[in-house]
Amino acid sequence: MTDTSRPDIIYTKVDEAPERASASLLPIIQRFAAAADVSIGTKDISLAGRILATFPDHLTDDQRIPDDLADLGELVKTPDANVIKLPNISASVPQLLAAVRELQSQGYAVPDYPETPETDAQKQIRARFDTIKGSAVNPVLREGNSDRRAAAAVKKFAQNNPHRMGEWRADSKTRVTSMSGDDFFSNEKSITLKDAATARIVLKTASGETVLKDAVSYPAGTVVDATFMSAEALDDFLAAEIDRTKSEGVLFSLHMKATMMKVSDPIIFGHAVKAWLAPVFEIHGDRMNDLGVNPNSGLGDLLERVKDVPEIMAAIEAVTAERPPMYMVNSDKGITNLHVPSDVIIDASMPALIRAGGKGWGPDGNEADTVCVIPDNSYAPVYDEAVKFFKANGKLNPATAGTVQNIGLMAQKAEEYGSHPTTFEIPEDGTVQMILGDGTVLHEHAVSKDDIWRSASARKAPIEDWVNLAIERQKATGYRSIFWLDANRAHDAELIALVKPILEAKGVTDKFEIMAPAEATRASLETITKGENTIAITGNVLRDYLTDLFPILELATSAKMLSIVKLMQGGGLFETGAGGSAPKHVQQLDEENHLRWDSLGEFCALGESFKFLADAKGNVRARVLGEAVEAATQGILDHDRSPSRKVGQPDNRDSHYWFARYWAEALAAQSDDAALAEEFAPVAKALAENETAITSELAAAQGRPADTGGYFHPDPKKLTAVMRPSATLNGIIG
Ligand SMILES: NC(=O)C1=CN([C@@H]2O[C@H](COP(=O)(O)OP(=O)(O)OC[C@H]3O[C@@H](n4cnc5c(N)ncnc54)[C@H](OP(=O)(O)O)[C@@H]3O)[C@@H](O)[C@H]2O)C=CC1
Ligand SMILES: O=C(O)CCC(=O)C(=O)O
Ligand SMILES: [Mg+2]
Repeated sequence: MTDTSRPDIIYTKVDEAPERASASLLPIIQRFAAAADVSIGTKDISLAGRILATFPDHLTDDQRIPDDLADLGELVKTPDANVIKLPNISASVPQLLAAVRELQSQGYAVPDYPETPETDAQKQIRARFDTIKGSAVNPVLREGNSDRRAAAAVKKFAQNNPHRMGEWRADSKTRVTSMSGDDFFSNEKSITLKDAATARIVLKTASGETVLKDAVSYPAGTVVDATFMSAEALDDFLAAEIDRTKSEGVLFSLHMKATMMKVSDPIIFGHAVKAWLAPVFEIHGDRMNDLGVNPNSGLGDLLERVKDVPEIMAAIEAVTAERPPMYMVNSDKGITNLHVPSDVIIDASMPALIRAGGKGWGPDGNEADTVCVIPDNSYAPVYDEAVKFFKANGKLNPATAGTVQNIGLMAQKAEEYGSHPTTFEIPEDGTVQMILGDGTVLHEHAVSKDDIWRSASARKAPIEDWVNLAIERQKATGYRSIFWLDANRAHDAELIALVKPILEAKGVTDKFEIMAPAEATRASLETITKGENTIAITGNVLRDYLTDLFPILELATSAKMLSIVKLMQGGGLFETGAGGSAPKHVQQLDEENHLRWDSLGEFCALGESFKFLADAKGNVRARVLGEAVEAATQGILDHDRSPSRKVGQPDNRDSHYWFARYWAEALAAQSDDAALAEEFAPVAKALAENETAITSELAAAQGRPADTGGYFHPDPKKLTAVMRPSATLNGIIG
């Protein structure tokens, strides 16, 4: 250990399925690492933890917890960072409300979330909650660009054990649809600042000038964009698509990223809720407003608020009967696409639909072709092109398909994913201007009431780092390497102007192609269909979208991805997989004590984290641990020890037993560190000898409800009891 006060590696405490899995896996990791004098600490970035850390003034002394996210945010800006980051909840308002309710029920007097803050005190509480809402964690930790790919062993396993994919038919009625203009894509303006600057954003209207945001500062070389989506054009588009879907006799679906795009996308989602129930809002709008209905929170919240008003309920029923069938989140429970803004998240939802052969689940519990509404044109062409490709060529064959790796521009809140503080729902017709300190008007748009205006930016140092990372990966692999940039889009044109000179200076221009997203999607699908590989070098949004899309097609899930963030200040952030926290898995655990979460992403990240510790800090024993982790991960794949989906079959806990066993066997077998070999030989032996006892104890736990004492804030003792039910295994691990 180099720094006695800080653990060598930080393992994050998160939410939902990965947090349940950690209750079983982390004790194993800590025990094994301790034998090599490597310390593994934890930091709480869970939704519940962040709420508690944000409201210490409402808690008793013993309930208070430190602001771990703030600490980690500082740590990732130092060369000492070595963080294993599991997926956490990016909370929509309904999730935030539910977490607050649960904490209150557990005796934590955290305040209610003020939905319509009026007093100063309420506004202050709301502002504190707003720092917790949406993707409030990842952007703080991601001080580097993203390198996501399937490890060679994982890809090989997927080719040898191809997962099932739905058939794509040429006559499928599934299609992707976007606005015909007046969206973020078409209204975008972009400029690269020569010098460092500050800007203010103002709205000028007939009644005067309002400062929307003051003193935004940019270092020299920042690419600054501004754009807006017309509310009127959006409403016309949504109304037309609802009608068109009805006439086509398919499911209606909307795919947004309301979590990460926490300001703009809930508003767009709210427009869809209003469009769906337009006649109800026309007649009962005022009454619904009085009842606290906020369409941005979804149909679920709306129904809860109007359920005791028979005339509104009747009007909703009448309108629903006229609507096309909706794509469902859970048809058994009547949960629709529009119930909660965070239930259908585009990066996961579109790939799942494409993998299923263009099918979504309808209200009748059957699969059907689906219209996929993605209002903005910036990235929708990726899915549109993929749908067209599979209609023409049939489904992808995972047994022979090559792979698409990703190098994503992500550092320092790059592009749209950092745009929340500079996104506004326009209160009044007028002109939005971005004005620099010296008075220059950088960008200007004429806007109407309710339009969604936003500015995004990307800094020079992250852009250069991203291009260099791409050059490094291209050199290491020799794969076809494509920058997914559209010369006809304002922001991308600025990026292209920055990318090209770097490639030229390094003499590698001929190694890279530059294509717009639709064209790049086609080229990538053609490449992997031939069994060849490619690197997609993309901006931040496509980093997110593609690292679910291609893994889900190639490997069935993005949970198995290697997800490395080489921090710009020299540290390492190792994300586990590329997916989320799988709320459905928790439901299954609660109901039948079976956890189907696959920790392969954690295994891959752990191996990388140890290797980083070895390389960066010269910790020789960490290398031994890391190499043994890789052998254990290989063992999991070779012997097919990943969790199954069904109760009564081996689950997440069984896979951890096997991981521990293979890890111990690899440590016992290596000859680089005799002491470690000696220490782990008996552990490996005990784990092997007790296989029947351990797997029987694990199997016996399944098949009845499990009580972890909370959804967002489980009771640690109960969680441990559920996730570590094998006394024999616990005895060996210690
Ligand atoms: N890095 C991060 O911190 C991220 C966080 N999120 C957050 O996660 C939550 C859920 O997001 P959502 O978009 O629904 O996506 P998820 O990736 O959580 O879920 C989609 C589906 O993918 C499958 N899946 C995902 N991970 C695993 C795994 N490790 N093992 C097995 N199967 C897996 C599951 O399929 P099946 O049900 O068929 O088993 C799951 O239902 C949200 O709160 C979101 O904000 C989302 C993305 C990234
Ligand atoms: O931070 C989030 O909300 C989601 C992040 C995500 O989906 C990703 O990075 O792949
Ligand atoms: Mg994602």
